[in-house]
Amino acid sequence: MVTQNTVTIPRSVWYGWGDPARAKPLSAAGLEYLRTTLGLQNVEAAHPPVDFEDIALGPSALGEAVLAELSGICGARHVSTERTERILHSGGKSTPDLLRIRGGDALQAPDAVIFPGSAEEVRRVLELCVARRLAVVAFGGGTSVVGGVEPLRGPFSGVVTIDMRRMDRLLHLDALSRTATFEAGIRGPAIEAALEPLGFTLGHFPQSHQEATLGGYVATRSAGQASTGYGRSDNLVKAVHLETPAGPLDVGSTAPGTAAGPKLLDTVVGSEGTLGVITSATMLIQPLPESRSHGAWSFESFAAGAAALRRLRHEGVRGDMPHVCRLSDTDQSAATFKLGGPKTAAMARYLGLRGQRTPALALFVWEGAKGETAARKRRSARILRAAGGIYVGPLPARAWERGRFSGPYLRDELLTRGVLVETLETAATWTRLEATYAAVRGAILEALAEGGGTGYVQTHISHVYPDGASIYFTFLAGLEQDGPAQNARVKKAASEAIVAARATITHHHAVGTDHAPYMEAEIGALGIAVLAGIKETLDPSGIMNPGKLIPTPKNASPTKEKP
Ligand SMILES: Cc1cc2nc3c(=O)[nH]c(=O)nc-3n(C[C@H](O)[C@H](O)[C@H](O)COP(=O)(O)OP(=O)(O)OC[C@H]3O[C@@H](n4cnc5c(N)ncnc54)[C@H](O)[C@@H]3O)c2cc1C
Repeated sequence: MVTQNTVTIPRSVWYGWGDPARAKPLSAAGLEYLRTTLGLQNVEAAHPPVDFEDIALGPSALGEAVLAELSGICGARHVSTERTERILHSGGKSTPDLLRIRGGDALQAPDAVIFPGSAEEVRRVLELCVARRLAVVAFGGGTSVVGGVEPLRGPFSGVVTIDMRRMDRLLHLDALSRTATFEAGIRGPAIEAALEPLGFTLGHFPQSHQEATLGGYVATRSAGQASTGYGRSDNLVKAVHLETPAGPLDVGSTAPGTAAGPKLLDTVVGSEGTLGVITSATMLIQPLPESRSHGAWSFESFAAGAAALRRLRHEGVRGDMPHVCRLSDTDQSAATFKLGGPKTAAMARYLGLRGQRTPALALFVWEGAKGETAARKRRSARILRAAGGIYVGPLPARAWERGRFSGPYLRDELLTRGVLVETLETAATWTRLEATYAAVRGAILEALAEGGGTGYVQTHISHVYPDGASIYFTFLAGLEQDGPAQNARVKKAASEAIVAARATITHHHAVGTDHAPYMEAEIGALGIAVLAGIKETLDPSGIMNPGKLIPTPKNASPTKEKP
């Protein structure tokens, strides 16, 4: 059973997120909050993106001959050197990416964008790129926030981007075993649209859900907003088909468990396009939830809230864990109470009367069978109450759920108003959680202050594990003259603090170019050598996504002639 995708969602605008018509403008209260918290008096000032026509783009380095060969493989319609496509594939969606493109720089755009329609076409494109010594970037939704789709040439004189959008079908569904195999270019909403009529969900909802693809999820080990319940993408994936320069590779097993040697699948999951192109993946799926229960509890501090999440994980029945489990620090909670309208303002007053003047708010959503989620919530409530939580009702969790995919639009407006906003993330054990939070937050604030302005950090926990949790930081400040340098300064300080705290350099955003310098601290020099050895086997000429994740092999030599 092969199901064609019928969901068409317009791609994001070149200068930001999604369809700007769907963006909700910042409220008057939001603007006032920026003025008072950041001391920015000129948030009305406009810093719009340049006109599309003014974006700088060099000529394609590809000659007629190689373009004809690519067209021979995928069809001329599916090989583009056209300006719009090259600009749209010139980077991902990190704040530095947006600052660059909004400033009119697409000079690093790929020389061509290829849209293959099958694994066979991907294989032949890779063979050609090896022969012509062209770098290759696999491109899913292009939502990388770590430089993962930067079309870097490395030592090669040309780079092509392989956009997977045409490969978006559900290939097979095994309802009894609860697995589904999809082509890798299928996007989040199309995955759900294919599964829903059959009574299933993938349960994977990163904030980038509307844009990101299954291949991107698997290649980056993404985590969704409900991953505490459903599991991260690397927990959900069972098998992958990968086209590599050395040939096709099937990894993983559809057997429920195996002891057949080391888990090769894990060398491909998280490989970020550096080994080959994932063309399909088999995933675990879950029955569609019949009911949802929402609840929010408030704690006297972030540390108290974190301890409550730990107790919920350790003392509660495993199946009672909420699917969504988020704890905001007191700064983020203050913003929620301030900007949430009269009901949340009343809630803050009530908590003040109960002795919580700077509360930390935790939101939970339980999903499951009819009648069952309310009981799970009740049992969890006992633990949260015993841990000092005050129940504030379901509304904050429902409000979060309604707006959970709209955050990225806000970043575009803030950049236009001259406000730098960026996110970074890590994860730490329960033992090190508080120290990591304090060290990274402090490093961000210090680096922001170096510019002379006021900086602001909000933090939340969004994924809870038996041994620890993720920590997600959002920082804001007035944009300095050199915004990319300002952002790089803060990111470097935060990354160094994460390494010093012995937390992970990335919990779910992946490595890309941005975190590659910290990989040796994460896995050691021998660990890097192991990854480089795998790459050497699958991509001996080093054409796959140079500059990302692991060092490019030394024998990758530049070609002299025009490709
Ligand atoms: C607004 C916003 C919100 C986000 N929220 C989350 C979140 O909640 N959770 C989370 O985990 N991440 C999040 N991200 C990061 C990003 O969405 C994820 O990393 C996502 O998994 C990337 O999917 P993609 O299809 O867009 O991949 P791309 O950005 O196209 O590619 C990412 C990396 O994967 C490689 N790749 C892509 N497709 C393939 C393939 N078929 N074969 C081999 N390699 C491939 C690329 O070469 C690149 O290295 C967010 C990003 C944005 C902009």
